[in-house]
Amino acid sequence: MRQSGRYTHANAILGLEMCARLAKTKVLLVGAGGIGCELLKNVVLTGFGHITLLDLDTIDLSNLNRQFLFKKKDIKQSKAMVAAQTAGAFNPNVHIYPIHANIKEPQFDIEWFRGFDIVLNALDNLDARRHVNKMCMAAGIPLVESGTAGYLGQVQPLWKDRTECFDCVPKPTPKSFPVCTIRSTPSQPIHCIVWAKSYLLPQLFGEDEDGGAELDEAEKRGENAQEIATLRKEALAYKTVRKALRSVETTDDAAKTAFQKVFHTDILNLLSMADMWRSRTAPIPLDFDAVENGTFVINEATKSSGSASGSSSGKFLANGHVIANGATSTSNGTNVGLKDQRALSLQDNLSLFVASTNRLAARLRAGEETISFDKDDDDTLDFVTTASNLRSAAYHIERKTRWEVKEMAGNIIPAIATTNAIISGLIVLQALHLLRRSFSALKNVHLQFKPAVPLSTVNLCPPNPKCGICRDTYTTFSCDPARVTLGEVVDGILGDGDGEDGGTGKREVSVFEDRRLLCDPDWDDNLDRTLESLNVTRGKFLTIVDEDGEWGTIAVALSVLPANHPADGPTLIFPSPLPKPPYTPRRVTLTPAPSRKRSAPDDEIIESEPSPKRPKTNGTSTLPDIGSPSKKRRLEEDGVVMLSNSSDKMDDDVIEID
Ligand SMILES: Nc1ncnc2c1ncn2[C@@H]1O[C@H](COP(=O)(O)OP(=O)(O)OP(=O)(O)O)[C@@H](O)[C@H]1O
Ligand SMILES: [Zn+2]
Repeated sequence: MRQSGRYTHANAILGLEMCARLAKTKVLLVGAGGIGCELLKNVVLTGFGHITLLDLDTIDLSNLNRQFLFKKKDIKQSKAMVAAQTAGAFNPNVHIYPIHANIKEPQFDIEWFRGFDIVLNALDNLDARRHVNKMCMAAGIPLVESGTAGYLGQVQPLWKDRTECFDCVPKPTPKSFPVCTIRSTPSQPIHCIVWAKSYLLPQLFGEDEDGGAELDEAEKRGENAQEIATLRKEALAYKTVRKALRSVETTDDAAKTAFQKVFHTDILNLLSMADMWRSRTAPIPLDFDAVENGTFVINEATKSSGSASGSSSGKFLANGHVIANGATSTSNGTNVGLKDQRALSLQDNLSLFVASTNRLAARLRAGEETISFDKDDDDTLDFVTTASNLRSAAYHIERKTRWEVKEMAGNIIPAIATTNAIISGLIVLQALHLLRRSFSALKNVHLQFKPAVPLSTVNLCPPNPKCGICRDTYTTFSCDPARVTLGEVVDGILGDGDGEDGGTGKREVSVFEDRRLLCDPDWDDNLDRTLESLNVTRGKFLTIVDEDGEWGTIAVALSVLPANHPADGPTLIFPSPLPKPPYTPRRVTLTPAPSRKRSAPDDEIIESEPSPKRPKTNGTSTLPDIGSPSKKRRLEEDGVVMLSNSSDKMDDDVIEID
C-alpha cells in the first residue's frame, strides 16, 4: 500500500508498465558531484531499481554548497559511499551499489558495461567523458551525457548507430598556449600559473622524468642547439633539487635550492640567449636573500592585483600553513578583505613559497610518491600561487592573489545548484525516452541564459561517418595476455574470410593500442611478442586499421578468461561470428571514357591500389611525435600545445575559452 502511495504520481505519469520496468532497470551513474547528487536523488525517487554509483573522489568542504547529499561531518569520505547512504533512505525499494574508483580502471571493461541498461554521465572532465562514451559505443549501451557551466547546461542522449556520439564532433581545446611562451617567454599571469602548475610542480614533486628523450628528439630535428644544451643543464639541475627535496639531511635548504635554480640560475641561462630578448623585455633573476630582507627592487608594474598592494607581513601558522579564508587586516589597516584575496608582497610570496615547498617535501618524505595539483589541496595551491607570482615578478608581469590563482589554475566556473537540478531532471527525461526506445522523442536539450526561453531543443544528428569512435566495429576477445601473441590475435580476428562466421580474411593492416602503433605491413617485429609484453592488458583496445582503407576499422577489447576457465583450456577465445566491418571497395574509373555514351557497368573496375605506407616508427613505445607522453598530456590538459618542430606555426597567446 505504502509502495503504491510512493509511486502514485510516477505510475500516473510514466504508466504502470514503465514503472514496473524501471524497478528492474540497471543504471550506471558516473560522478557523484554537483550534477551527480541531484541525479541520484532523481533516479532513486523515479524508482530505477538498481543504481550503480561510481566516483573516484572524496568530499571536500567546497562541495557542500550544492552537493546536498553531503554534510560537514562527511568531509574526506568517499562521495559514492556517502551519496548512496544518504539517497538510499529516500526510497527503500531501490538498491544503490556505490563504487569508490576511477571509471577508467581496467576492471570496468566492456563486459562490465554490458551489465547495465543505461549509463548516465555526471562528470566534469573531457577525458572521463570520452572514455565512458567509447565504452558505451563498444558495449552498445545507451548513454546520456550532460554538463553545466554557470547558468548554462546541456543534455545529450547518445546511442551507437542511431545518434552521433560524444566524439563525432571534435571538442575545442579549452585554452592554448605555445609551449615556448610557458617555458621561456611568459607575458601574462596565466602563462606563469600554467608553468607553476603543469611544469614546475610536476618537475619537483611529480614522477621522475628527465625529459632526455624529448631533448634527443629535438636535437635530431635540428632545433636550436644552444637552447637544447641549456635545457639539458636545466634538466640535470632538477635532479639535484628533486633529490634535496626527498632527502632528510638537506631538508632545510631544499626550498632555497629550488628557488635559486628556478628563479635565478635558469633565468640567467635564458638571458645568455641574447636573441630572445631583442624584441622583448628581459626577465630579471631574483635574489633570495634580497627578497627575504626586503631590499630587492622590483618594477612597480609587477605588483599584485589584490585588494591592496605593498608589503604586509605574512601571517603563517607554526605548521607553515597560511591562514586561509576569513577576514583579516594587516597592521597598517590597508589590506582589508578575505585573506585569500589579499595581495601578497614579494616577501610574502617568498616565505609562502618556502613554507609550501617544505610542506610538500615533508609529504614526499612521509611516503607520498608523487603530488599533483589539486585546487583544494592547500599545499599545492600555495606552491602554485607563490611560484607563479615569483615568476611573474621576474618577468615584470602583474601578480595574482591566492583566490585568483585558485580560480585560474582550477579552471573554476561558478557552479549553480539550480542549473544542476534542471539538467538532472532533463537527464532522466532523456533516459526514459532511451529506455522506451522512443527515438523520435530524443532531443539535445540546452539550458540557456535567456529568461524568456530558458530551454531549447535540437534534433539529434546521425553519426558522423568519419568518427573514429562510433564508426568502428567493436568486438571482444578473451585471453591470457601473458601467453598470447599479437600475431595470433590479429590473425584470429581477421579469420579466413570464409562464410558468415569467418571474418574478413587475411589482409594488410596496421594495429594500434590507443595512439601507439604496434605493427604495420612494413613492420612486424611485435607480432611474435605477447600482449602483456606490449602492455596490452584487460580493458584495452587493439584497433585494426585496413591498410587500403576498404574495410572499416575493427576495435577489439581485451577481456580476461572466465574465472571457471579450465587450466588446460584454450588461452585465446575469439568472438563468434568474427567481426565483419563495412566494406567499401575503392572504385577507380578507367579514363579516358571510351565515348560520351553511358558507361557500361564494366567500365568501373575495382582496384586495390596500395596506399602510401606510413613511415616506420621506432618500436612500440609511442608514435614519434608524441614525445614524453605523460608530460605532454599534462601540458595539453592545461591547453599547452606542444609544437613538434620549429617550423610549426601558431598564433602567439591563443586563448579560447570553452
Ligand atoms: N574518471 C573519473 N572516474 C570517476 N569519477 C570521476 C572521474 N572524473 C571525474 N569524476 C567525478 O565527477 C564528479 C564531477 O562533479 P563536479 O563537476 O561537481 O565536480 P566536483 O569535483 O565535485 O566539484 P568542483 O570541481 O566544482 O570542486 C566529481 O565528483 C568527480 O570526482
Ligand atoms: Zn562518433
